[in-house]
Amino acid sequence: MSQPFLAKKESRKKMKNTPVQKNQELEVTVEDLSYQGRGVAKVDHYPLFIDDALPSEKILAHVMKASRNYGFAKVIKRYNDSPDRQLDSESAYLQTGIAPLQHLKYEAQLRFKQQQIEELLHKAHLDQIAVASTRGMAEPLHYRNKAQIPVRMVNGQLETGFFRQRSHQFVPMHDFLIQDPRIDQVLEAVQAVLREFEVPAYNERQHSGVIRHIVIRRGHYSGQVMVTLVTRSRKLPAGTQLAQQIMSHCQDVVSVYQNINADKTNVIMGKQEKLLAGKPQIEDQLNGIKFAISPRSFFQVNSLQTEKIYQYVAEAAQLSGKETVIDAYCGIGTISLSLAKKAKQVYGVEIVADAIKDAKQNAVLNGITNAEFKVAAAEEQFGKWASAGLKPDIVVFDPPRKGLETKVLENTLTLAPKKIVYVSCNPATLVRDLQFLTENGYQVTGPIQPFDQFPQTNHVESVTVLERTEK
Ligand SMILES: C[S@@+](CC[C@H](N)C(=O)[O-])C[C@H]1O[C@@H](n2cnc3c(N)ncnc32)[C@H](O)[C@@H]1O
Repeated sequence: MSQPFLAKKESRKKMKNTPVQKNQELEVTVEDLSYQGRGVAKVDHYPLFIDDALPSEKILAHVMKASRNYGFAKVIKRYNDSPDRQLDSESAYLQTGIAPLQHLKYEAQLRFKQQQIEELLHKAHLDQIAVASTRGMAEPLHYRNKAQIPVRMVNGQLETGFFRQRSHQFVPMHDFLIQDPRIDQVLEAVQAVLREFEVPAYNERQHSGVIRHIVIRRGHYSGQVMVTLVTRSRKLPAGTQLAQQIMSHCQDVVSVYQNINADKTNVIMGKQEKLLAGKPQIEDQLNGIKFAISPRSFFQVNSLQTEKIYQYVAEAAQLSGKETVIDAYCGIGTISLSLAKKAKQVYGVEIVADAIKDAKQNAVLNGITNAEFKVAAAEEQFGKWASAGLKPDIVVFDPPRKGLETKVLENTLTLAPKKIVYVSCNPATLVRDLQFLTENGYQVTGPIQPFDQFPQTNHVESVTVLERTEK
């Protein structure tokens, strides 16, 4: 039985006639940057993706992998530096994928993000839609208010660090470059307490051990810190004592959780948690509105840029106090509550029940009574609102990377808002959804505005404003 299969495999192998072979070394000139931030060189039209290589650089490359349609290579020698190269970059951040654009000067990163949206619009024949320059940060480092750090045993000792990209090699690390520096310090303290209590780290291969990840969140304005220890099972010996020890070492840690993730999975958090010590939530604020945040609720990781995005959304909405607004994919109600004071009524929908619990509490915390929140999939809730005859003036979308479900798009046409404000974290799905909306009675009113929400990484965040053309 296995003979024909082997023969087929063999002939497939022979058929693979690529212009480069694995382990070959060759000189190439980088022509482009992929959306992931890798240099792209062409050998007889065959693309080679190369880490730490920028357009206009001539390099000696070593081919690591050559599949039928493209290959991967690493730099052996670089003969010249691109004018866009950030010369003091450190390879560890590139190798782990923490900061894949760190070798690109910041102005070039901002241009790269704008161009990515432009190229996708061009491919979709939507060249009439313009893209403004990306609004960046004055200090594009140490901005993340949340860290999710893997934990492993290295030489018999519990270590925090990161995995090399496309490998399972664990690299111990203490300065994460893009995280709030206080998070790095708390991480060191948590690591020391776990070592003191001799808690073993998770072993992925054997699915044994205890600590899988340490998740730390810090309020940008409040300075309050939440530590979540993600464990493989319910067992966390002396959990309460070690949580108290963490709090006594770090006075700003106000909440310590255990989250249980028993699955063999890359997903970081499990679905159950237990408060070990302190308060159930941390508090922070955005544009003066207070928020209580639970461990699994989504909260934007770059507070300063988020404030700019929400201000832009509020300006685009041009509220007069008479409008009904839908905030779809509302998380803990951050956009809803920032618009509620200027609107007649806001409806938020979000799939995570804990986030909606936070959203309701956040409305009370800010004395807001005209915001109503629903736990539901947007694709279901939009159908219900459409059947109930709801007529919103404005719909704000802030979906996850997969963008809007067809059902959401179709029901939006029934809801027929005059204006749509689309906050996107994935330009590919944004452009797909704009294609649908512009073919169905909406037009983009001005340039798409990218915001650099994730400096040093390839993530592109943007806001698009659309208006209904048919009255
Ligand atoms: C990019 S976040 C935006 C959250 C919020 N607008 C903010 O700025 O903090 C996307 C949110 O969509 C939620 N979500 C994911 N899939 C969903 C769905 N099918 N229906 C409703 N919400 C969903 C996620 O839980 C997450 O809170």
